[in-house]
Amino acid sequence: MKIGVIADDFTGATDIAGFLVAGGLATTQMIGVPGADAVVEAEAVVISLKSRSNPAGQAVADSLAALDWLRARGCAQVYQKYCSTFDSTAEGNIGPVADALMAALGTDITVICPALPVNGRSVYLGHLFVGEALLQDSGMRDHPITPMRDSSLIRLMEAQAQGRCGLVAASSVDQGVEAVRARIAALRTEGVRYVVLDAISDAHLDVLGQAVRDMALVTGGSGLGLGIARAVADGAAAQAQDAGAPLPGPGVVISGSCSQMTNRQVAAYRAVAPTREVDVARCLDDADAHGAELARWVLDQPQDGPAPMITATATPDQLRQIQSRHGSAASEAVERTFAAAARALAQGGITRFVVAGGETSGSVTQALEVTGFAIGPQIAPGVPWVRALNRPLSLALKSGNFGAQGFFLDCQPKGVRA
Ligand SMILES: Nc1ncnc2c1ncn2[C@@H]1O[C@H](COP(=O)(O)OP(=O)(O)OP(=O)(O)O)[C@@H](O)[C@H]1O
Ligand SMILES: O=C(O)[C@@H](O)C(=O)CO
Repeated sequence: MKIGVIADDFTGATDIAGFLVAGGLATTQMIGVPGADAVVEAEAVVISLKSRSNPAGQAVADSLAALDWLRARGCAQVYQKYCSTFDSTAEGNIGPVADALMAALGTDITVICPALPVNGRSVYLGHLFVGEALLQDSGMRDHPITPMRDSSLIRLMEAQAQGRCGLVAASSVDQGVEAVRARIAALRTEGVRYVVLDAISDAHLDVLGQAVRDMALVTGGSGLGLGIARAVADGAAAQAQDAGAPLPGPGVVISGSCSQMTNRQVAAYRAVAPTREVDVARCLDDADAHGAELARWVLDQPQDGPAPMITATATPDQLRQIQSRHGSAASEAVERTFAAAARALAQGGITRFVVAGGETSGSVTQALEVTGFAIGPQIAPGVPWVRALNRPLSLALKSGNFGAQGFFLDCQPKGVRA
């Protein structure tokens, strides 16, 4: 195995898996840490954890279990995948997980690279930008769990990890692979443990991928994964994409993300597809029963047009009201409702699940008892079709902020889109 990825959420895992395939590596995504006897034939394996919001101790334990599984299969390089918006404050677990992986791998240096330029995430002079705004001035400033109030990756790492953090600036990346390697080596002799890599373009990712291809541990978003895949691939990807191509059959759209982009996507799709709102009070009252009702409604809709949508997506104002009334219990109840609906929908013959939101995707995937995924073609950057390894189901797991306004329609079979 060339690369073993430890991803801290499910949509993040499909995101990097899609880019590894796009970069030329035959890739399989596993849900949770597979059993000791699991046999997985792939050049890259992505292990999907649900550890992003967990306390550091739990995230470290889960990540080390994933590392053991990967190392037992001769994994050449370990990749710690986190969000392209870093999603980790001083109390976060990215630093502690990186430290634990470094100790276990016996390495004293790693790199930090959340950049994903195709989706507007770039790193310049060690600061993370979302579109044209610094991270600290973007919507991430008000994230409910990880409010990102600092854009300096160097400060963020030094606040939560065990050592000093340095920088390979864009000017060095522009000079090419050897300049980047020389800069990393120089920082290492100064005792720096974490090296932030500037990247504002795909060309930068290619240079960086070449430069870090031999490091024992790298950390980042999915962009660096593309760079490394291009550097180490020998051309088996077409096969991998076929294995994950979407199945035919009836579909559903399940939206549990409340991001700005998902709000726009839901509004656009509502205009063309049968849509049913999730009733949060019913979720809190009896999630299983409400899930079953929603599934019945979906199965009763005509299947010759755009797939029906069930949605809990709310605007920030609506969400604030719901949360002040019910607290975090509401979000958990919505997730349980979607899980119950997904189980009933699969039983009722739905084969294509389009799901918006990382936590929501985690609940749905776990409810469907999927063990892992073959990776298919990308619908939008960072969102590939994936096909369950153990049952005939296709899924598209969309990170909250990914995809264009017409994303849900883009997921429909060709005849329906036209
Ligand atoms: N109307 C609602 N009321 C309360 N909670 C909701 C509502 N709609 C969605 N939720 C909850 O909000 C959370 C959304 O998180 P999720 O990770 O699915 O989306 P996201 O944060 O936009 O995605 P990503 O992590 O990929 O950026 C889920 O726990 C979901 O159950
Ligand atoms: O890196 C990203 O932005 C995504 O893969 C993700 O992790 C969102 O949950």
